[in-house]
Amino acid sequence: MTAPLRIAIAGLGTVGIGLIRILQTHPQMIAARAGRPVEIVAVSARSKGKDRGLDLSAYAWEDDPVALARRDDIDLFVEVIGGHEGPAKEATEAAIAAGHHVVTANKALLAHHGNEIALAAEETGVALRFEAAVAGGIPVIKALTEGLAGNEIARVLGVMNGTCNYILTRMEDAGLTYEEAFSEADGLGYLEADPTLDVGGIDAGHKLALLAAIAYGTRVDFDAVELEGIGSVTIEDIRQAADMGYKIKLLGVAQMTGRGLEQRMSPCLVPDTSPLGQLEGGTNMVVIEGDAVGQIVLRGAGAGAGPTASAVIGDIIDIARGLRLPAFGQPAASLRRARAARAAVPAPYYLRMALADKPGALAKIAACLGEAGISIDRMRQYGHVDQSAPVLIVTHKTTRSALDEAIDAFSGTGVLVGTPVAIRIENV
Ligand SMILES: NC(=O)C1=CN([C@@H]2O[C@H](COP(=O)(O)OP(=O)(O)OC[C@H]3O[C@@H](n4cnc5c(N)ncnc54)[C@H](O)[C@@H]3O)[C@@H](O)[C@H]2O)C=CC1
Ligand SMILES: N[C@@H](CC=O)C(=O)O
Ligand code: NA
Repeated sequence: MTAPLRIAIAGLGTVGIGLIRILQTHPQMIAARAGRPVEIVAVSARSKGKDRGLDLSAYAWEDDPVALARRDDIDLFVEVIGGHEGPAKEATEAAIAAGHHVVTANKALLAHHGNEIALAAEETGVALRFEAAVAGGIPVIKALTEGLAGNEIARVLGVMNGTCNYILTRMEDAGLTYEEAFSEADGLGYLEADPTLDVGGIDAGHKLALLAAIAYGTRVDFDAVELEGIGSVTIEDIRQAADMGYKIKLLGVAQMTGRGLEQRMSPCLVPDTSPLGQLEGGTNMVVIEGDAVGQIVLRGAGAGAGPTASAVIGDIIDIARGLRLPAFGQPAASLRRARAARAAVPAPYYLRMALADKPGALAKIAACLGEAGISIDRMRQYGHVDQSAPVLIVTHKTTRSALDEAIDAFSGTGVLVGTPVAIRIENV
């Protein structure tokens, strides 16, 4: 057997400890598959003395992750600290400059600095791998960069944040409050260090930007992702959407159109009988549509210690085997700058509003929709509460701009109570 692959791990939280657990549990299996042993040489985290439930005494300790990244007794640096600036970025850059391969789970870092980091890795001749960064344990980066490399990609979409899916499904299925569901997701190790990244759709937006870059051979452009989180989704929306046969999901879609690259991450309704509609808990689903292969659906755990560490060790084994692929599926210098297009592909929409208890109220709203060229597919009105009645409308396909025009016109009718909620429907 050849010399071991010597690794250093920066970050001993959910993912770092998950990785060490796999390496300690299956050393022979990993060595057999990698063709050489994978050995942990040194580790770093904020607190040396913390009990992490594993014996770490065989590994050298570094307080500073940058010093860890520069050690001359390692071949590969694993960055599982998190954050797009600060120690994660500095240590990753230091590892590459020192000629070490890098495996990271950090989508924030790559969404903001992936182009430069990939370029630096290629110039230095080291591998940069990030399977864990997108949809946790689902091998979606591998699927796109390897198995589907011969396909022109029509669309990539999916549920890419375990926390949001967990919160939405627990609120609906178990009747938990947002706060209760959030706290359970925390206990399962799903949350980012800053959970506003999860519920604000930003973490999922990071992942979508990485997938879009690979799918379309474009530079990572996170700033162009149209983002909306789950903060405005209420329990009424969840219940009333269910009444109409839908589930609410934080759904990302990347698509190259004649106007440029559309990337959007927002709450959407999907049919409750569809594979996306049946996605429970921290599970993620990524749907890839290729011209030769057709539709591929990948489903699995998107967060948590085991699934995320599974993706990290997969990358490490690939590097130990000598597999060298460009991080984004083609040389970083060849990634082109895509024109960013606002999402304009028409879709049906769900509209929820409250209308005053006045004759002709519904007719006025229907007229505004008609004037904006929007036709109604289905409609439901609930009983009056406090002089107003909740109304749900499902439209036929329309554009968001036509819908916004109609919603603006609603305000002039004098029958609208409060602000309407509009959610796109994806019949995937
Ligand atoms: N938890 C999950 O399910 C998933 C996490 N990720 C990504 O993996 C990375 C790590 O996430 P978690 O393990 O959940 O985070 P965590 O918060 O559980 O652990 C972070 C670790 O980094 C260490 N750290 C923080 N600042 C440091 C510094 N200045 N110097 C040295 N160590 C420092 C902490 O002490 C801790 O051990 C993040 O980029 C996250 O986005 C990716 C997919 C899933
Ligand atoms: N916070 C993320 C963790 C994995 O990327 C999520 O909830 O999906
Ligand atoms: Na993955």
